[in-house]
Amino acid sequence: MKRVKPEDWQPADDMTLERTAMNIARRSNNKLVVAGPGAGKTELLAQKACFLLQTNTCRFPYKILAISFKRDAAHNLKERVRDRCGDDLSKRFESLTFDSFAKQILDRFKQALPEGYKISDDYDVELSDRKILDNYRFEDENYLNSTDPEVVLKLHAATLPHSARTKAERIRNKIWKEMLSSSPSQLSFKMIMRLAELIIKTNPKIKKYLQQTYHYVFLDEFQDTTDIQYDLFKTCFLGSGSHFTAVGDDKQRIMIWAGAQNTVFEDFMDDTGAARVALSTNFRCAPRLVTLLNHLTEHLLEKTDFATPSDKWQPDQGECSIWLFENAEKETQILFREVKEWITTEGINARDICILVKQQLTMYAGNLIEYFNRNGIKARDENKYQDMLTQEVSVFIINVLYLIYDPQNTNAKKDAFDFLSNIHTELEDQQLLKLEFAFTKFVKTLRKDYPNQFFGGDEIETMIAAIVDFAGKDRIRAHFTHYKNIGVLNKAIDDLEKELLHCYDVTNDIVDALDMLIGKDTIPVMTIHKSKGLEYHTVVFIGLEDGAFWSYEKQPDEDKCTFFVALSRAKERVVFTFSEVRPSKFGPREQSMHTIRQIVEELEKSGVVEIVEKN
Ligand SMILES: Nc1ncnc2c1ncn2[C@@H]1O[C@H](COP(=O)(O)OP(=O)(O)OP(=O)(O)O)[C@@H](O)[C@H]1O
Repeated sequence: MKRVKPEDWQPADDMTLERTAMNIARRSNNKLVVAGPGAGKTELLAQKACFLLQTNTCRFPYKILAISFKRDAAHNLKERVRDRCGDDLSKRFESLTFDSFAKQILDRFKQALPEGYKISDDYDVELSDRKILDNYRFEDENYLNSTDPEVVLKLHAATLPHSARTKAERIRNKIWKEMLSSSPSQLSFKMIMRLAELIIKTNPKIKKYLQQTYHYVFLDEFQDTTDIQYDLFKTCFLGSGSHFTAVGDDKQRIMIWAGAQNTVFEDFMDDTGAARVALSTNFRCAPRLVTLLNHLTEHLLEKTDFATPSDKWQPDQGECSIWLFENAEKETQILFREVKEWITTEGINARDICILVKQQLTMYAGNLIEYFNRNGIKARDENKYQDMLTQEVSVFIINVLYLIYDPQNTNAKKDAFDFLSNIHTELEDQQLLKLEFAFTKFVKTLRKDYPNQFFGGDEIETMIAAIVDFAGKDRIRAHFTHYKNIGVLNKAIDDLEKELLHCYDVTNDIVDALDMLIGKDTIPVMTIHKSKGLEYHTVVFIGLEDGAFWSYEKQPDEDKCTFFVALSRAKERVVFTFSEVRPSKFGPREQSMHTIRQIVEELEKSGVVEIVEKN
């Protein structure tokens, strides 16, 4: 691709960047961009990556490292940069989560771990805190019973190397030793992060290698960075010549429970000398919703960073209501009628309507999902699929399967072939043509061998195995560092296979099964935490009730931010529901809006929100 002169560079996709954003994209000095929802923070990172690559300001062969909060956010960012800069340049843009960044360091350099912290050849990632606490129970029940579990877990994830001054530290050290030395080792992501940090701390050459590789580091959703993640960032990059851009919004800080630091913005500015800059346009939300967000910014969150809507809207666009129901059954039935109307009359795609709950998705939306599906509107718990559908290998398999049964699907063909050419970086144009020819032939053969009828599970398994073989597991592992561990690659393939078989059992048609798997025409239902960074035409939040906000008295600030995140996912319409009676694990419970009255009062005072009895 032809190099662009910095002074000639223009943002991709005909977007106009406000002046501050343009300066951030073009300049290399460290920046902390603090801006509200929909201000284009993630978009700015994508544009800045394009600037750095297209103008070669990030000089070849140096790279950009972007760290996002969730796998799908990292994946989306990578895709945006790839679409705009092409395959070649975007190879120098690595988009990862903190977890995968740490895991890559560990997988690659585990031999460099110092004595006392060596791990076995293989390791399992332990996701549950409960299992870790069980280890403590087994080791010293008295200690566990007399200590707050949060304190135990915090000490467990403290920085390395460990000290052994107190009894608690000695118990912790023993448990670490057992977890590291078991075969396979048992590691949580926090432990992986601490081990990665230890590798960098104790191996100056690896640190130097990392700093020479990544000349630019981006940090998305920076408000939710935990102390452990920030320690890793500092250990890797502080004092290097790399340039940092962090973007975030303290009104959306919703991970304090998981260790997000309140002071991370100030720490970052102190540590890196970054200047704090603000962006003021909200590109996502319609004007009336921006008015509401501004009202809540001032009166609920007590901040002053207000936004202005983008001029693509009419001033009266955007609506927010609270719908009151007698009980959850009525809520489900009436919501169904309304959603059906939005889809059939307004022509809104089911995929652009999102149903959110604060937590306990099955309790709040399980019956609703079941009722919607039974009556012809597809809806599903999207939490389960978010990770699977951003695995590169799964996306490749899905694209090839689509292509087999729909030869006209040019997007599937392009994406599948992009995957193949990415894992064959060494091929010249002529050889790439040969690969394309071989791929077309391979797809035709599968189409002939497996016509879309009378499929059984075995055929699907064989087909998936053939598709993976065509790409080559070794090649996939060589290209995608997170698949270096073969277990991770195999698990991604197995998970996809299981889910596709399940979909096929329901649909009896492979294309329908694929549509079902990717959630085509299906309303996504998810928790607010999973909705971070996403956006939908319409958002329905189930349960604006004290029961859902049970933690409000203990952590009002975090709960207010959580509410703010839910509201700000909507482009045009938000509905909050309240049901007088709601199922709970203890049976049906009467609900009130007493504890969360400040939220409800501020919604009313905004002058934007309509409260409607829906019975
Ligand atoms: N300069 C721009 N011009 C037009 N549209 C934009 C611009 N920047 C961003 N957008 C669009 O606005 C929406 C929000 O952008 P983005 O997700 O980057 O915001 P954000 O600040 O990261 O949001 P949040 O913090 O709420 O997740 C997206 O649909 C994006 O494509």
